[in-house]
Amino acid sequence: MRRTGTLVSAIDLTVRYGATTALEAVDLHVSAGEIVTIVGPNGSGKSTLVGAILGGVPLSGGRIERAPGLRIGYVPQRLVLDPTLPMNVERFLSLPRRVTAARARDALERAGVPGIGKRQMSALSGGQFQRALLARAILEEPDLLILDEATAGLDQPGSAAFYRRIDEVRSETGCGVLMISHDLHVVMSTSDRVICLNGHVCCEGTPEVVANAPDYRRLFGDGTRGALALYRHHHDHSHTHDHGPGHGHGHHHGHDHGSPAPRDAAE
Ligand SMILES: Nc1ncnc2c1ncn2[C@@H]1O[C@H](COP(=O)(O)OP(=O)(O)OP(=O)(O)O)[C@@H](O)[C@H]1O
Repeated sequence: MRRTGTLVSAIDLTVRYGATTALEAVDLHVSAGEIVTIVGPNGSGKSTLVGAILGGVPLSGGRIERAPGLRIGYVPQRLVLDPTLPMNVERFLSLPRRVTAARARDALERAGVPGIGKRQMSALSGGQFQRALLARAILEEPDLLILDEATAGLDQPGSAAFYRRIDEVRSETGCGVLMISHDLHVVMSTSDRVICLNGHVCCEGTPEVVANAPDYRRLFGDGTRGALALYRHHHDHSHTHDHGPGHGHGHHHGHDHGSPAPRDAAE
């Protein structure tokens, strides 16, 4: 059954590493069916916040509340595998827990890379590798998908295609998504809510609200406002359904948002 409501909350969260305060009094919540993106300059505490939500970073103050029995799927920024170790994609998906070939196939299909199950992990392109990580994260039917810079190293069409797939997974499963991204143009077109972090929450809201917030513009300049205007223009003309969270049981967002012609990064 689909979950509804709040999946995870960070409440008045403070994290210190010795004399360094990485996060100060941060509040954040993610609900089922919404895509929330954390942006912020280097060293602004993004990874620390995600680490705290995953339970791997000790808190100096505040707390994390997770919905009971919450299942989290995590897609790391990168994963280094020994290239001399023979391992095909199906086997990779069976680590640490064995899954049937049928489930592996299904997850690869949902990650947008059907048919790569027998390929060696070391022979995948950057885009295919990240899709394999995504397939592994969605195998367990997560309520919450967390992605830490999952498109680092992909080109712009490649990351746009990756984020479209995330949007589709969200629509198909109703999961919530929390991600960190540096790819501001893509973030602005695929997120329901953006949180701009700089040790504390500078501003948050819909992409429009954040792109126009003085704090955000001080950190990132005006560049993404133009991209956002272009995106909204294309968006208005391309389809008519609501773009809010929780919609679209199985609907397909055909976003094209003014970015280069979409292509499947996996091919
Ligand atoms: N394990 C650690 N020990 C000490 N200081 C740390 C540790 N991890 C992070 N920090 C410090 O905490 C602050 C926040 O780091 P964090 O990695 O969370 O930022 P970030 O926004 O993810 O950065 P980036 O965009 O560069 O990945 C930085 O000043 C960093 O040096």
